[in-house]
Amino acid sequence: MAFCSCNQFLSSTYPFPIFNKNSKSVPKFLNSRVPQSLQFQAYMSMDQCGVPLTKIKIPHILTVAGSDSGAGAGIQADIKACAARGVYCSSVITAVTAQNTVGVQGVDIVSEAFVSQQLNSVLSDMQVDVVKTGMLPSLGIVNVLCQSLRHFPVRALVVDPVMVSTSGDILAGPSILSVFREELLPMADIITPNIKEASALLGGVQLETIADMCSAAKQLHAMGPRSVLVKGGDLPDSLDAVDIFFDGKQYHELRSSRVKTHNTHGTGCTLASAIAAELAKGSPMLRAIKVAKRYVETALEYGKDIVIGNGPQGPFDHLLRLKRGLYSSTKQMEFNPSDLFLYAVTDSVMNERWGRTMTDAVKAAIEGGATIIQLREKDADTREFLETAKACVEICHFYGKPLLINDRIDVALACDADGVHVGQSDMPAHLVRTLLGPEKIIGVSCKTPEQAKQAWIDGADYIGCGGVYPTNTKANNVTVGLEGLRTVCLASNLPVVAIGGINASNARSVIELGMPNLEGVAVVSALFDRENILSETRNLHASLIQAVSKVKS
Ligand SMILES: Cc1ncc(COP(=O)(O)OP(=O)(O)O)c(N)n1
Ligand SMILES: Cc1ncsc1CCOP(=O)(O)O
Ligand SMILES: [Mg+2]
Repeated sequence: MAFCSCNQFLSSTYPFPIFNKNSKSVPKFLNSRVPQSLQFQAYMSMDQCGVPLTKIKIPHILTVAGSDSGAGAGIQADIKACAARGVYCSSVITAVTAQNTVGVQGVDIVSEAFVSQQLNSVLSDMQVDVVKTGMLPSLGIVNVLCQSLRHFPVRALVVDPVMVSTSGDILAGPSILSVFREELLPMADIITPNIKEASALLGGVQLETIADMCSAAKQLHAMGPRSVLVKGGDLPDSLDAVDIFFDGKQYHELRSSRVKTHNTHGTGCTLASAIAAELAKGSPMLRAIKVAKRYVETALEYGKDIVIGNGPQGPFDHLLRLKRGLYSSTKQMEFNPSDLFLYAVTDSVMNERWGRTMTDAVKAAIEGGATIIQLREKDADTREFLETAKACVEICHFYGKPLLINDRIDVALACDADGVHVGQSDMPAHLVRTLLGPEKIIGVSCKTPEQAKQAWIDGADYIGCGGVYPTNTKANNVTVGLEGLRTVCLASNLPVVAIGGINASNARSVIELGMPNLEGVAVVSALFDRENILSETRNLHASLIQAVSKVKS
């Protein structure tokens, strides 16, 4: 390979196997925290550096636009939108703006020669599917863009005819109108003007009604683009946001409710990029627009309450992160293996038997010394489970303890729990990791050394091993005994918590196994199928402390 030496790869934590193409031996994996399926693919095809040869083409958008230093619009919005929509985005910068939420304080136009060079760099090397244009501040820049597009044809061209910023500042003057009409628009698969831009392109006609927008769409279509989306966001007196899409044959009125927010800076760039993203994935135009509009609405909704800057129009939340974090007042809790020390796994049937609510039970367990809580609901309605989970997250975070959800990734995501616990017949841990992201805590039940190794490869944080003793809480559960627990601990690179039939009397024997990675015990009935959770938890905590000090001495 031109860009690396084999040694560089072998000495790094590169996850694929050392592979000698002349050797028939099974490769040794450098980093086994990689799903086996991926390791297998890599083994099947790689060069002598161990670099996989399997090629995966991801949809690629090139945005040709201006930089917004405030990052709400322009190139920055385009890249965020593409990232959110799962496509690659390269960028050719046409102008650098000094801009914030108040307005545009300065514009430095990039020379057409350098725009041309950037276009050449990207288009001559990378397989661009769709080009999306934004701020094209000079006639020369539009010309070099059209030349490049003729030289390097792409599957689709999305033209967002940016002329005026949301703050009312001019980003492309009237001098470019003629070249826009004559050169660029005829090459476009879609143009996405707002009312002001449509009006400017049509020589200043007034657009005040939906009928005006339809007429504008038709006239703009006559200038050569395959289709036109006239965005009616600025239409006065409209409760809904109404856009008109015209494909040369049919008009489509696309209506969505207005999100009540001032954080709308960059919506135009974002919509055009999202349309480009869907086109690059292979969607037909109308479908691409509908999906893109829905994405923008969701992003606006997620970002409607954020405060960035002091100006009248703030940016929004392209990556749809804000709402997800709303339920937790603190940042993601870091996993500490010592959290497994006294692991309380809830049971609502037991709680009902003793006439108490789940929140009271969780509170009592924590006050008695539980170091982590797992909500385990096998029969609850999803809605009910979610409401309980949200309330328990609040309680656990108030006490600084992590809360995990048993089995249900959807519930964990919806209540922003600290993580999940899954077993061998639940969703595979590597998929759980993909869904939950790198920060959440993932535990996996393991009865064998092989399962323990796989849990580590899959990116779990700890394993639960059991049943150590027979239990009535989980039907048909195989008992592995203390010996089975020892074997799993020896094989595990991850911290281990023992589970199954454990109580204040037998917990000592578990701890006295003296396995260095055995961090604690997980219990259900010994805490929750008792009259007084607080005192039972205190009791168990005291037994554990005693056992640990004995092991240490
Ligand atoms: C800490 C801990 N260890 C093991 C389990 C069991 O999980 P699983 O095997 O998925 O069985 P169910 O709990 O889903 O019945 C656990 N829940 N917690
Ligand atoms: C969920 C689970 N997984 C293995 S054993 C078990 C049940 C543990 O419950 P208890 O502590 O009441 O024996
Ligand atoms: Mg399970």
